[in-house]
Amino acid sequence: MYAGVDCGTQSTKVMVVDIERASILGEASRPHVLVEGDNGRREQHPGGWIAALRGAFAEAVDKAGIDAASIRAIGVSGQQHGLVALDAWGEPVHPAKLWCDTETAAHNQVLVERLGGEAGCLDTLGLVLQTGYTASKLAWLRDVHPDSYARIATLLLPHDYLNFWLTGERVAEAGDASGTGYFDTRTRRWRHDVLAAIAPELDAERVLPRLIASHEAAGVVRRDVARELGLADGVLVSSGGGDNMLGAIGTGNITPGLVTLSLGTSGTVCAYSPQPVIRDTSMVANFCSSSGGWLPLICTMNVTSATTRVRELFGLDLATFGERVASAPIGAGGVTVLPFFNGERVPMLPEATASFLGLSSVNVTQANLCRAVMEGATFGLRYGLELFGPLVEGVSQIRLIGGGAKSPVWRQMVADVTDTQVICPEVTDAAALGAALQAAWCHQYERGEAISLDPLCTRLVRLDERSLADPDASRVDAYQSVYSRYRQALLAHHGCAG
Ligand SMILES: Nc1ncnc2c1ncn2[C@@H]1O[C@H](COP(=O)(O)OP(=O)(O)O)[C@@H](O)[C@H]1O
Ligand SMILES: O=C(CO)[C@@H](O)[C@H](O)COP(=O)(O)O
Repeated sequence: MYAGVDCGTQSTKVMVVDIERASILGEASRPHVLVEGDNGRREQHPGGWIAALRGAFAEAVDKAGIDAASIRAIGVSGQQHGLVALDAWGEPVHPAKLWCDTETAAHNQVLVERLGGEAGCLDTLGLVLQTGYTASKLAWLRDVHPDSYARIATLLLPHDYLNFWLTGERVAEAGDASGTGYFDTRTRRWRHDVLAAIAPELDAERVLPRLIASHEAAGVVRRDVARELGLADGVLVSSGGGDNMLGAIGTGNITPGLVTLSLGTSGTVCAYSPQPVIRDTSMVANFCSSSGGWLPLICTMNVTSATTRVRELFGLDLATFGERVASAPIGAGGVTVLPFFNGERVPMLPEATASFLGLSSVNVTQANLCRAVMEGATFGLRYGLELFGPLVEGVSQIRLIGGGAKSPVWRQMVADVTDTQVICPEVTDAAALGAALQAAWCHQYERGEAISLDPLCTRLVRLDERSLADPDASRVDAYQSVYSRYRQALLAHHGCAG
């Protein structure tokens, strides 16, 4: 038995998996609180993640109907990029600034310039720094909260922090580390010199966690935590990774030729590569995978976060929102939404705000506005997919995951907008499943067995044929002109030519 934990933006999910019988025994989740400010601030208290993990773990074990003592290993996935800076006692010096925080846009701009612009970033890091990455959050903390900054003893990411809580070990792995901005994504090594440029007072050797390989263990669960969770002694905690990295594992995206698209708080598109990928656009990030290779990825910041805003504005539940979207025509009667409520990463507009365009007395209906925001979020992902170019040529199917993948109308929209067949894995919380699979992989390694992630994925990653959505030629055509309208709006309002 293995447990996978996914600490997403909105909630922590826990999944208990029986690898022998290839079955998911129990799942549970607990919500997180998000602190938002007008200036782009998006923060969470790391203690809230632990509380959510505790609650979801107990419920998932209960639903699984097992004794927690039969769990052999745990894997932890987490939202990428969040800065969890700890003091010498392991306490956060400040709430975690999240991947979707855009308060640090100016600090990021300075860092990019200091590294020699986009070319310099690529040369040093293998990717171009973006506002969402960890580096500018650290620069911001130094600048705005010098007292908190002065207490920093360790720099972790969200999943590293949960590993630390579970094991007491301060470790990191390449997948999540590749989103910090002080890590060379090609050589899979920390860049102490870059950290020194951002935070000259910190001793990089001391504050950066020890790097381990994806199949290695972060440690074993601490005695007191094991007692509390009902675990046996010596339960392994695998390296874990960023949620997109473990979502890739949970969709079987560990060899070239597959595309995973996530409709979570963020929207992401990624594809495995056995070697580093440097595209001619700074928006495709050359991240590492948490399965030993690389995971080029684009991320849009306004997906279910944007649809939820409009849905809640109208007081609709998820089912009714889906019905409203389905009842409006493709193109939402001429309404275009650029859903950048919280700035955007792809296209690179960290300080943008959202626009509702083309409203008239005739088309301003609830149904059109609901549809237009879902279309706008989906067009952003098509924009990102196009940036992948040759990396996704010949890919005939998209594996769709994340909360939004539960919506049939959204699945069909993704198929028609991208002109590609869409299918969901049976488990759309793929990051939690990926974390459990990585835990089983790590357990094999630590027992000295021949290790392979591939058969584990083959066993557990099953596709849900009922979710299959094929593109329809007439709808693909209709969306083509609506997408052109979206691109024109991007050009007119933000100067984005592509
Ligand atoms: N049927 C649905 N239609 C549209 N959105 C949905 C549906 N089911 C869940 N969601 C949305 O998915 C989001 C959660 O997705 P998830 O991938 O768990 O996010 P995260 O990992 O970022 O915390 C929520 O905003 C929720 O409203
Ligand atoms: O910043 C990124 C990817 O680079 C985001 O994808 C985060 O990893 C958050 O993921 P979700 O909470 O939306 O799953």
